Amino acid sequence: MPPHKPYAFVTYRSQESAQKAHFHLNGGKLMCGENGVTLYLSFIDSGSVFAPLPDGLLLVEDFVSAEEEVQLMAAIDWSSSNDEVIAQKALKHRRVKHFGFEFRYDNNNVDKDEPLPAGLPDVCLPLLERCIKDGYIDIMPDQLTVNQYQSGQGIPPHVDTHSAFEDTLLSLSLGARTVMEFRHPDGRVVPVVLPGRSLLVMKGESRYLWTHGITPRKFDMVPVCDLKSSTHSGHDLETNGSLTLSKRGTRTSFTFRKIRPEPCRCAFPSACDSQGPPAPLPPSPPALPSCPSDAARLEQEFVHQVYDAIAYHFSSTRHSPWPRVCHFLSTLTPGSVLVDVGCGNGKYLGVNPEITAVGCDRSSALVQICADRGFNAFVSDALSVPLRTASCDACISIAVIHHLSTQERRLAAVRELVRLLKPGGRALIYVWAFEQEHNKQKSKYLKDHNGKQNLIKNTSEGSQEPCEYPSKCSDGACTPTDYMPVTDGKLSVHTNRTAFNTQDLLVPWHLKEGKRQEEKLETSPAPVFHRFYHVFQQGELEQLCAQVSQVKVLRSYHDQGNWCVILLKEELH
Ligand SMILES: O=C(O)CCC(=O)C(=O)O
Ligand SMILES: [Fe+2]
Repeated sequence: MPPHKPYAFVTYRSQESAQKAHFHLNGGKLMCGENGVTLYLSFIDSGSVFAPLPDGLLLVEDFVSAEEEVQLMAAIDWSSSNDEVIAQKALKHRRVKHFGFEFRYDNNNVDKDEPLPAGLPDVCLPLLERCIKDGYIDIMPDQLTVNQYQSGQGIPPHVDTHSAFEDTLLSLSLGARTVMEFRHPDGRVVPVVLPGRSLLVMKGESRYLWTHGITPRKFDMVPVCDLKSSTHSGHDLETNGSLTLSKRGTRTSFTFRKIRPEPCRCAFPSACDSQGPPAPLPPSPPALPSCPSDAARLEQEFVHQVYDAIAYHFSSTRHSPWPRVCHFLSTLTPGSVLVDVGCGNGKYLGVNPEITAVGCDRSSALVQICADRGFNAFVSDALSVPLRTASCDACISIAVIHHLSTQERRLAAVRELVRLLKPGGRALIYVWAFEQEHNKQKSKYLKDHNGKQNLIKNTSEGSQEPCEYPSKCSDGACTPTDYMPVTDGKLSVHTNRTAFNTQDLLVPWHLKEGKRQEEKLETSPAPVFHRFYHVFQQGELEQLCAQVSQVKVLRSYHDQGNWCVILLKEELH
């Protein structure tokens, strides 16, 4: 519910009639006096609003006294360090402070070898001992994240990284009441009212499989009885009276966790960054598609599924925004709306704080990573972005269009970017270049990873140093794969960090499951995934763009192994 907009709750007798109403009315125009307004409907499945708590979740009310609450709040000195300045920049939505170990929002993990000088504040110890005595935990936590939310702020839905923390998470709520939503991968949503001074214990399924998050808003819908006693969800509308709005205030939470020394072996591998999805069999190389449905299938298997499978590792190699992309973003006037189509882990979404940046990506795992980092992102195919025509001042498409497997689909992707632009708006497109040498200069991709020396350096230091040209780098995994020539029209597998000899190919990604390189060498070989690429020849991107009406190429250039264009959408005459 956007602030200051009128809204109403309407109850339908059956789900079918609710769906019908939604179908016919949502987005419809209404006359309101002289003015036309648009009516939007959201569908709330009341069945799930009052569902039982997720398995493994426990809410302990009045866990701390009002005095303890004051002491705990007083123990956090928000002015003492500049770390919240950094965190705030990344998180936007709340203040945060870490004790014991820093939780890093860039890779959603902790550096287990680098404890913070300050351990957990002493004032927490009696409470934690009480948690052990009461059987909520059986081992003392060694990491604390304190979050402070003003009214209107929240935390995106996430699962606390399995490989970082042990099973049980404790979240102590201080100050104002809020509602935390738990979401199951099957779509069930369970809102849980968290009163001040309560302790939420997340174990098992509720910790490993369900996401938890707090929607940023100023009011929550809570059962009336929750305002009086502070009982949690599980009420039934019919038998327990009605819902009411509860105004949010400032809430401070203390989340206690235990660092996990070994990889996670939970029973939920689909949500587990230690276990990941099962490694695919080495592909019997597919052929170039000959019809649209083949193309979609090829991309499904050799692009979408791969990004979902490698999302965590991929994201951990994507730190540094490319300078010329940043420059483009810095030229946008304050208040501009930018959409990053194929935003990956969102590394460009926070570059220019003066603009409104929204990202979308085909990989829900990458979108989740964006959300965890506090960015606006949604799952979408680059060929059909659910945003209004002419709604954006700028679009970027960085290292995306080369993943489309036919000329028609690459053209459709450019058309879609142009459709989103307002007249006068600009789009920046980067695609991987066939020519990795330009003006007699080898691209960094070839240079950085060609030499044996570099291989040795990376390996011996266990370096996870991000490559500056990451679309081609599987993070120092310098073992070349066997080159497979094109046979029977099949796609060849590229040898990493060598020149290309064909335009359509599969590029291997050596998955490292959050492990250090030297550890990895001693264990089984990293699973290899293959991504489809169409690498562009000089002039090809411009030719593609020339087929799109209402747009002109303002600039085109080669940037370290990529062909790049800046497009301008022209006014319609
Ligand atoms: O504010 C809360 O209770 C939850 C915080 C949280 O989920 C986190 O920091 O991972
Ligand atoms: Fe969390």
